[in-house]
Amino acid sequence: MDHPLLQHKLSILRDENTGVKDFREVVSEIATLMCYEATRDLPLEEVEIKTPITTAKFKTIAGKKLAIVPVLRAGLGMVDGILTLIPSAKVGHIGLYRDPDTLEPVEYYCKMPNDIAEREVIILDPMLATGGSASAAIQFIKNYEVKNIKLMNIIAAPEGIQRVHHDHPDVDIYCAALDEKLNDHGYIVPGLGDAGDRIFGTK
Ligand SMILES: O=P(O)(O)OC[C@H]1O[C@H](OP(=O)(O)OP(=O)(O)O)[C@H](O)[C@@H]1O
Ligand SMILES: O=c1cc[nH]c(=O)[nH]1
Ligand SMILES: [Mg+2]
Repeated sequence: MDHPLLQHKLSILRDENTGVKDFREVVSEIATLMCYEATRDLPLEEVEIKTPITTAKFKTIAGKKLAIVPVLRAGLGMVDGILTLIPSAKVGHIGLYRDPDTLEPVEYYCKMPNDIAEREVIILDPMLATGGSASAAIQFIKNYEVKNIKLMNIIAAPEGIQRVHHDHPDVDIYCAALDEKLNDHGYIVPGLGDAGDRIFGTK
């Protein structure tokens, strides 16, 4: 996504001098802007509405049910921004951390809404690096028989995009920036560092 507002806010996140308060706020704002784009294909239906002047047909969102699923921890930073636009969305959680040595995702929590199978799901995680966490998160959700899954990342590395496209070609990826590469520790270059640590101030 190349909207100027998104690019501007992304630059604030990348700056190592941006503190935890601003970082958190801007992650949330970016999620709201990305949500606008990622929901562009929501189906509409016509309803009859009486304005003060006359009655006419207008469009409303068809009874499509949505759920968002943040990948803990960093994905939590995007939840409020999405709920600003879709306050009735249900929220599932997947806890994953990336083992610093193997870079493999380790699951530690999973809780989904009961009717998740009937919902379209948007997975939230600011960072798509090797793609191991996203691929695992998508598979967990597919195990609940969810048919329509989207992945929303603020920054993606080419390696992560390739991995998700390979493992889950049916899942569309929405990202605000496609960065250059991963470094030897699996961090996105130029990236923004560790998103979870910057959102929660743990480093
Ligand atoms: O694409 P990958 O190589 O799997 O890396 C991306 C994952 O790494 C980060 O989480 P992290 O493990 O730092 O956990 P945290 O959110 O608790 O900090 C990030 O939020 C993604 O979930
Ligand atoms: O650059 C990266 C890679 C994985 N996780 C992050 O938070 N940042
Ligand atoms: Mg982290």
